Amino acid sequence: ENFATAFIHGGSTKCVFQPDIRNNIDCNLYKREPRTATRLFSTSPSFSDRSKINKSNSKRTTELRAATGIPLTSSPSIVPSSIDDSNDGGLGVLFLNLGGPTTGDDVEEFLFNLFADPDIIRLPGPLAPLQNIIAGFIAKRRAPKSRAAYDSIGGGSPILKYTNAQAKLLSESFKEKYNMPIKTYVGMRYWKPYTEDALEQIRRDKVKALVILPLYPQFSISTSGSSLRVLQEDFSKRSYGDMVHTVVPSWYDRPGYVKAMSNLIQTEVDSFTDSEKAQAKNNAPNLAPIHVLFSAHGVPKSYIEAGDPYQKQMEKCIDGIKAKLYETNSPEDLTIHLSYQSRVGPIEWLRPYTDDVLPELGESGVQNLVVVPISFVSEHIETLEEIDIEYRELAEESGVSNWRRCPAPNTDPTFIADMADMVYEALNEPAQTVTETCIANNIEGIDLEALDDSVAVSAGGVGGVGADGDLFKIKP
Ligand SMILES: C=CC1=C(C)c2cc3[nH]c(cc4nc(cc5[nH]c(cc1n2)c(C)c5CCC(=O)O)C(CCC(=O)O)=C4C)c(C)c3C=C
Ligand SMILES: [Fe+2]
Repeated sequence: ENFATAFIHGGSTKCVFQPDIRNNIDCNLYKREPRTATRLFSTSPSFSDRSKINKSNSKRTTELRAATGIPLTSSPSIVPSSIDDSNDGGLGVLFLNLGGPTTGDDVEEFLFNLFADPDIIRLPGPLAPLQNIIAGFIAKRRAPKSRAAYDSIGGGSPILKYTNAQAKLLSESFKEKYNMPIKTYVGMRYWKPYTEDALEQIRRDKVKALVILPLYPQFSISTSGSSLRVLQEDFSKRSYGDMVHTVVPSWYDRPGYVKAMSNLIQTEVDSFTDSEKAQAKNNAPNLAPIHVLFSAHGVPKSYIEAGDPYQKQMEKCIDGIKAKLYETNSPEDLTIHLSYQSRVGPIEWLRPYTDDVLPELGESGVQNLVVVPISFVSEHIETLEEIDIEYRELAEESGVSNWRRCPAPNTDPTFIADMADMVYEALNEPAQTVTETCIANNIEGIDLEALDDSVAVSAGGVGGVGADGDLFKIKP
């Protein structure tokens, strides 16, 4: 009988495998060649190269505009003439997203792809070659719990459906606003259509100018950073002819996005009846009658300590939406909170945790609550299952009687129109390459040793999920 126990916790790492355990892990189980665990931004220019980057920016912007036919003046009313309607070799937009399993049968392979990503679990140097084996263990162990969650929302993730709809609407909106055809590509990090497949299509289409748009408003190493690393690797290996590209690294503070979010929230706020508000005031006279809880996706705290800009961007994003909401609501009527959800394992993630805050709110007398998913722009497992089912139950058990959940931006017209503007503006601003984006997001300052340690902790955490605390056991 084979038995393996791996302890990966804190800075110290012990990994014990029975000699023949590897024979039981079929790494070919997953059709896709697992990616090698290379470091993110390993080829980034050093900090001292920044001035060179700045000097080269304006030249590339000119190239980018020339490739698309966009005039050098940035007036949206000027219609370029050099773009033909078939868009052959013209302008492309690449959406980067996470992806999700299409059916329950895909869940384990999807989880393997996720845990094989060194930006999700980064093992310390000597263990790095075992990344795929460890990812296989963890995926197998987590799959039943994860699959049950996907089953409860219909068996698969709706991410692709929403992303495709957003892509279609973006090209329509872009054409309408700027009278330019634009071809959209969807590249998922952990499921089909993979980023590599989208890049292949971009090469085949001989796209001349590419705007790269991660569908995460706030930048994190674990999301946009991870997808950009795939691009960095691909761009360093394959030729794209004379294609020029620019990245929109984060867009959490764009007025259009902030407006779209505040509109969606306001609709939920307006749905509380006068009697619901009066009852809440009666129940807790010192509290506002309506509370809004932004539930952002969490990341391990150690990512932030290693330089991930995610938390700062999240706080600024919430400040922006809050300011917009307080243009029409008084603080006496509406209180706003922020917490972090979806942590995996026993390590410290960003606090406060949503599953701590919800009972606190309920127990303090809050009755009317709007929960707002932020960090992501379409419905997915964590809105439809974690928030709508698990968190709702938790809130209602502790006294929140009138629960509302704000929808993700999905295909909201204000949001889509803003994305079209974002693409247009990206073509008129200094171009930022994939590598430059990584530098601009403070990645060059990251203490990789600290990151190694921290992610070793998160590896232990992931393994411990639904299992034995901070250790995981794999029994064949
Ligand atoms: C273990 C580490 C993880 C980090 C760090 C992390 C960051 C992170 N994730 C999202 C958005 C999504 N994640 C989704 C699924 C998902 N994420 C993790 C782990 C980490 N995420 C796991 C194990 C899973 C699989 C589901 C599960 O078993 O719980 C999804 C859902 C995709 C879908 O199919 O619908 C999204 C979206 C963000 C924004 C983020 C950091 C900011
Ligand atoms: Fe996640």
